[in-house]
Amino acid sequence: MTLPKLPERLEVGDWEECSEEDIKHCYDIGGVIGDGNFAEVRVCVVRQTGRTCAMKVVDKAKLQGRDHMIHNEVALLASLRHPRLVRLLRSHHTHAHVYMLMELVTGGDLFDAIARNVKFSEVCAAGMVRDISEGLKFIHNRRIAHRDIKPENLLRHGDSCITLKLADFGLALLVTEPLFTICGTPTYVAPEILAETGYGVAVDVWAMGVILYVLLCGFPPFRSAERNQTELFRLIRAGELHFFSPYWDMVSTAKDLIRALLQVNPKGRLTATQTLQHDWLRSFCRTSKQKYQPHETSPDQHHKPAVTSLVKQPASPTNSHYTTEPGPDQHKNAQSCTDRPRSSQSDTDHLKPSQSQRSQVK
Ligand SMILES: Nc1ncnc2c1ncn2[C@@H]1O[C@H](COP(=O)(O)OP(=O)(O)OP(=O)(O)O)[C@@H](O)[C@H]1O
Repeated sequence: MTLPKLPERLEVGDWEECSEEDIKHCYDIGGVIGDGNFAEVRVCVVRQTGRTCAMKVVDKAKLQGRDHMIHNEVALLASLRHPRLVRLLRSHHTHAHVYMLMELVTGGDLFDAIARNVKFSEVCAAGMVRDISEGLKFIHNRRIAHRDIKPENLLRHGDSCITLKLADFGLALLVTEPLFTICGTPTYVAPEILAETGYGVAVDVWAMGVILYVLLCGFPPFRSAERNQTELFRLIRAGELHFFSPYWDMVSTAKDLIRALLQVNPKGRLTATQTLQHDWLRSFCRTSKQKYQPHETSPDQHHKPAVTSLVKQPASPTNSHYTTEPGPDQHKNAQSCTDRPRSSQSDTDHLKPSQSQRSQVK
């Protein structure tokens, strides 16, 4: 098999099926470096060039009629190229698998960095929020909502300094009109998604606000002590923020930015572009003009119990959100797909992690 270059825009019809033998012939696929609900990501060497990459191997059997979601991810990622987004290099499919050859991002994901019981210095958090904002600015300018911004989907690139890249565009969508599909991950879901009043790209900014809060104190801003999802969603919709002592005592104007990102009314929320201009971000990113170190501080007495409240959650609803998405035909060209008003299923069901999902407390 000769290795095709990925076209600028990939239509479903462009996808020639190849054999597993062809894949083996072109790629030396090695060990697993990450996994999700439908895919394993493996290290991979392109035999022709010797380049080491990441290969996302999607098991079609697990998709169970949701193939259009993977077509959507491939089509969207193929059309996007930016240093803050994980780059898709090629894609193939066989009768059993979809293969997505991507640049290898070597630092693991942000969830694992947070779960190593660390909090982050303001300078480091500012650098990460700048990276996320740059990625979001790029996709939001193209009216694309990622819809599943969370630490698990932010890959860490580089050695001494943290650079983040947005990954997993499985739920990403072009926003041409207000969206109504309830999807995302409970801790990071924006209130307007739960309110079912229609939402847009601002949901990603809300999720970034949640992440910034977590980075600086180790636990999420909205959480239910009983792990009760109804209670969690009530808190998110109320949007009442607390900066508990002693966790927040030493934190500077980052709190202003968090408040501006976690505005319940999306119209009053900062955009990704405005976030990049915020004083806190600018001052800390200036301080870090020289390469900044991760500055992960050791766990301490205050942070240990807090960090354990961050749980890896599936982009949910793994079974139900896809059922409310447009059908395969509407996804032929991801650039034109839109949400439709969702069915009458309850919102909490939509966001409930399925039993089969990993849901580990780190
Ligand atoms: N390009 C990459 N380089 C290195 N690691 C990666 C890369 N892409 C993904 N990973 C790792 O693999 C994991 C799973 O990837 P991804 O989130 O794309 O899979 P998924 O099955 O679509 O996930 P989900 O269940 O959230 O939909 C990531 O959390 C990350 O740790």
